Amino acid sequence: MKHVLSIQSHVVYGHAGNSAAVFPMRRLGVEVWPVNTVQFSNHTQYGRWAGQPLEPSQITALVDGIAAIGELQRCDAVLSGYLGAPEQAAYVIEAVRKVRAANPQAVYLCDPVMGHPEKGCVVQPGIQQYLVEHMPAVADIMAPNHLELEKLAGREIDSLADALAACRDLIARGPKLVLVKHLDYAGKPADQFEMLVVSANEAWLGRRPLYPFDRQPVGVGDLTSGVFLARTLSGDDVKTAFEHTLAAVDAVMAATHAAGEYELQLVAAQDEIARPQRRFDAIAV
Ligand SMILES: Nc1ncnc2c1ncn2[C@@H]1O[C@H](COP(=O)(O)OP(=O)(O)O)[C@@H](O)[C@H]1O
Ligand SMILES: Cc1ncc(COP(=O)(O)O)c(C=O)c1O
Ligand SMILES: [Mg+2]
Repeated sequence: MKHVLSIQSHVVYGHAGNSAAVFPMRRLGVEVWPVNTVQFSNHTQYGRWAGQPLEPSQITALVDGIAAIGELQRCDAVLSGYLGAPEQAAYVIEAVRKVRAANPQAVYLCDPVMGHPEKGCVVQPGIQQYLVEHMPAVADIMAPNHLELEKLAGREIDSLADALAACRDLIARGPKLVLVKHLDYAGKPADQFEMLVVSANEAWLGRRPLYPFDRQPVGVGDLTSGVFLARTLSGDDVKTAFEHTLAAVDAVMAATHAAGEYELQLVAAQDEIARPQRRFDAIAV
């Protein structure tokens, strides 16, 4: 059994952050230790929410608590996502350091959630800059979306070639693997959703159907990075983990669209998260 320390948001209603990633990872057979960076009533794209961030030093206090009961060396990976305050970021790095000291094999997947003002994804000021400056040196895997990759690269990405170059530049700064959870550029097939995964010596493009939602569901990125990490920990190679992620997330999107719901239908689609029926072949690029 693999164990993941997952440091992300929690929403009481609906699915984003840990509330989008924990159940799918467990459904994929991975034990998850959730640390909730915020507890909000709902995700921020509703435009209003109640709740508050976790006091930043609590992140390492909770990790120390696991170490104190002698269990931290069982941690195989740290996953971080939505942070509630810029001060939390340094404590995430401290948590990663403590986990690596307890288990030198542990991997750190950083989903650099930066917010998207146009979409209403609200992330506190200062978090983006911290992620750009500090996380590439610490993370083993980074999972940006298109916009986050642009911020990490410090330039616009207008083509697949641009995206590949940006991933390779990022790899030169630290991570061994970059999963672009959402790739968007002029010339991309209009009816397809694209993802990309890049290491120093391989790169795979993935395509799955784009569904015509009235309101775009939130939490897709969090689901994507969680599924990819869970499959990687279970022993998949990069291509296999990527193909499973494409198919599992597609199944959730298809179920959500078919139900006419705004919130991701993770419970309804749970069997397909574990064993998707459709297959999507990654394309070598
Ligand atoms: N198959 C799909 N069909 C339609 N929209 C999708 C599909 N998959 C994801 N999306 C939408 O694409 C967007 C991806 O969000 P973005 O912020 O770019 O990346 P991420 O969620 O990876 O952080 C979300 O609005 C999500 O609802
Ligand atoms: C509380 C919270 N967590 C996480 C996210 C990130 O969601 P996504 O996976 O769509 O990037 C959001 C986006 O609005 C959010 O409001
Ligand atoms: Mg995201």
